[in-house]
Amino acid sequence: MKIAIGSLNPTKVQAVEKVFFDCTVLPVSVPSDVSNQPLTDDETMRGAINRARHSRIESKADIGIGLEGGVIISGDKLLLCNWGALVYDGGVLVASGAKILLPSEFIPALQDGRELAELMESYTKKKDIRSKEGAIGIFTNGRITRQQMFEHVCELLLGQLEYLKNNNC
Ligand SMILES: O=P(O)(O)OP(=O)(O)OP(=O)(O)OC[C@H]1O[C@@H](n2cnc3c(O)ncnc32)[C@H](O)[C@@H]1O
Ligand SMILES: [Mg+2]
Repeated sequence: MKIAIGSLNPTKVQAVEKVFFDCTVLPVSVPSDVSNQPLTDDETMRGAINRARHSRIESKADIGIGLEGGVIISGDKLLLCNWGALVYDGGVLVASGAKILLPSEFIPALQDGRELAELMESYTKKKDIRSKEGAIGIFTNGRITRQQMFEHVCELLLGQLEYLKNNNC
């Protein structure tokens, strides 16, 4: 079975490779058709669905997976949010990732259009966190990395697909 993943980010590709270990995984760079830095749950979920659809078509795969990172501003709180989508011949499945607090001081810059990845680099003085432990790895003291969070999202997607197939839905 061929599984497309709509990103070249190693945390996303490796998460898909780990969960769909018995499939051929095809990473492909595709647009999310949402802003580079989604600012709501809904926008982040739509980004994941768009990536899944584009990647499945572009790779002529059986299944397309989209994983998208974003943030949510809730009053004075800033939360990291992530969504995954799986597109197959029967439709679209979605699942969200764990949410954690991010520093509220990031809010004005994010509202001005800056990306979390860039803010994380100046905050931590570390390069390319988005391809390594991620913001979730930094702010959970390394207990949950970005790849582990995406693996959990992939398990939620695959589990839903298995349930539907097992129950002839
Ligand atoms: O190549 P792609 O797949 O686009 O990978 P990406 O790292 O840019 O990831 P997303 O587009 O899904 O994330 C949307 C934005 O949020 C940032 N972001 C999301 N989660 C992050 C994390 O855990 N650490 C650092 N930046 C993160 C990311 O850099 C983008 O600016
Ligand atoms: Mg991106």
